[in-house]
Amino acid sequence: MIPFRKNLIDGEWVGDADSRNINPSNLDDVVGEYASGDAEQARQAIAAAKAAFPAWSRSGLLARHAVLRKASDEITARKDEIGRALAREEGKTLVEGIGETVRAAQIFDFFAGETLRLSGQLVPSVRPGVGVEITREAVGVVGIITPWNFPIAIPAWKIAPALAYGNTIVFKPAELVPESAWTIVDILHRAGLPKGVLNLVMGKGSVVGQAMLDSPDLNAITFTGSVGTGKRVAAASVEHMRKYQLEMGGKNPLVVLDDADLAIAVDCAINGAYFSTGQRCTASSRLVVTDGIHDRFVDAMKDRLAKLVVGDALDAKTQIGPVVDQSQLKQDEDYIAIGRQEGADLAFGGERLDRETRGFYLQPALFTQATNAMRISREEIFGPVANVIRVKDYDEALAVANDTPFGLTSGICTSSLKHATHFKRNSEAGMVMVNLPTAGVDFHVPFGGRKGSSYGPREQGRYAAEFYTTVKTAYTFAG
Ligand SMILES: NC(=O)C1=CN([C@@H]2O[C@H](COP(=O)(O)OP(=O)(O)OC[C@H]3O[C@@H](n4cnc5c(N)ncnc54)[C@H](OP(=O)(O)O)[C@@H]3O)[C@@H](O)[C@H]2O)C=CC1
Ligand SMILES: O=C(O)CCC(=O)C(=O)O
Repeated sequence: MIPFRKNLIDGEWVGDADSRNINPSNLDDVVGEYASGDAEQARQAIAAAKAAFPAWSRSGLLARHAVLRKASDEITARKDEIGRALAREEGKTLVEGIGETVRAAQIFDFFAGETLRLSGQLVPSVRPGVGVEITREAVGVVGIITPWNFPIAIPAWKIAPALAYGNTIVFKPAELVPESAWTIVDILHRAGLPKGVLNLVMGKGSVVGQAMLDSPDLNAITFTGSVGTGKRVAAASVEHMRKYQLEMGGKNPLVVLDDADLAIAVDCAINGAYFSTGQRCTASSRLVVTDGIHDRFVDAMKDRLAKLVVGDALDAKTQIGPVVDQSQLKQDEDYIAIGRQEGADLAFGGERLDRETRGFYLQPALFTQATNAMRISREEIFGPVANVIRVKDYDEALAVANDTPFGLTSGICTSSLKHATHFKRNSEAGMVMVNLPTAGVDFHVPFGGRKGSSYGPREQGRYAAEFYTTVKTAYTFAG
């Protein structure tokens, strides 16, 4: 039976089944039906979250702790089932889907702990007899707008801190992945959240998302997705003088130096560029390789690419699942054509693949002889496509790595402590990896970038408090 998922507004499940969720590995497989909300429902959800805020923000810490812990426990207990549904609706492999589900459980566990760790400062005033308290308070109603590529982890790393610090929520997930979004909300609802604290409004970004941006009653918006939508979020937030946080694209460089361990470098590049079908903002889409190792690296990459199993996300043998939908597939293919026109050499892949099930299968692509000026090196493709950019030495590699409008992650493969240390200090990225893939980060430390990749305070770990709380400074004259 096809499940029907409703929106959650003010503690009630509402809406009619008017949209379908299709498996990108198998276009004949309907994952579910779901209610696609409208602007009025978005406004109702915001009103409900506003009404619920005073009580929730003053609720006992143990109440918040209990809800987050229960959610973590249930997600852990159901990780195989939830991970499979995620793989089915987004196209990640089973291993990746289950791994992401475990990550969501860990995030809820981490923020359950954070509810009990919030602290302030007591400092003496410059005026005799006066005391100063610096505390953090919840921001208010937080709008959460998420993309399709991490259907459960990104909602988790926004919802968990928002709740932990006492905020109420209106959550609009990406239209392509309603099942994971609904599951996480259902779990939290049943874990005992009071009505109105967490509201789910699935539906179109241009309708539901836009109604959220236009509302004067959202106190903060946290967004992950494209640069274009991020700019709209920013403009609308400034108009309403609300706090906002943006995580957008990346064009992340992986530098491979002559002295790198070739096996490690190839592992990092294959994982970073192609796992999750390259649909990660942290993906290594630019492979910046020095002369001395270039040819050996390219040969080894082609060997590994030829062995990768591309197929149905639910097949245990699959290493690379399908592209998420038709429009992303077209974007990938368009960029592959652009790369060829620009004069890069398509050294491997790039063609559509037929599989037993009808799905959006693309052979991972590797360009060589790319330059950093080409569009394929400057614009985020968001698919299984990477470019090798040949450079003469470390200095040129660093300059190329930093020459990008983005600044999310970067990586270097080298056995030189000197170059690794210099790269960590001088890379213009928010997250830097040494002998590790640029993608795949820990859940308990800050996540975010520089330049066109991110705006506002960091997400995740203890740094999340910066966005989800506001600082109050209170003065008391005690005589
Ligand atoms: N950094 C990252 O993690 C990600 C980056 N991207 C980048 O974005 C590109 C396009 O992906 P896409 O999913 O279309 O990204 P979008 O920015 O369009 O979507 C992200 C979220 O914003 C919503 N949204 C869309 N329009 C509006 C609006 N006017 N007001 C408020 N919310 C809105 C979307 O809704 P809806 O579901 O209806 O589209 C979705 O929930 C990718 O090719 C990639 O380059 C995409 C995903 C993740
Ligand atoms: O690489 C990761 O672990 C996270 C990537 C991510 O958040 C994204 O692609 O949106």
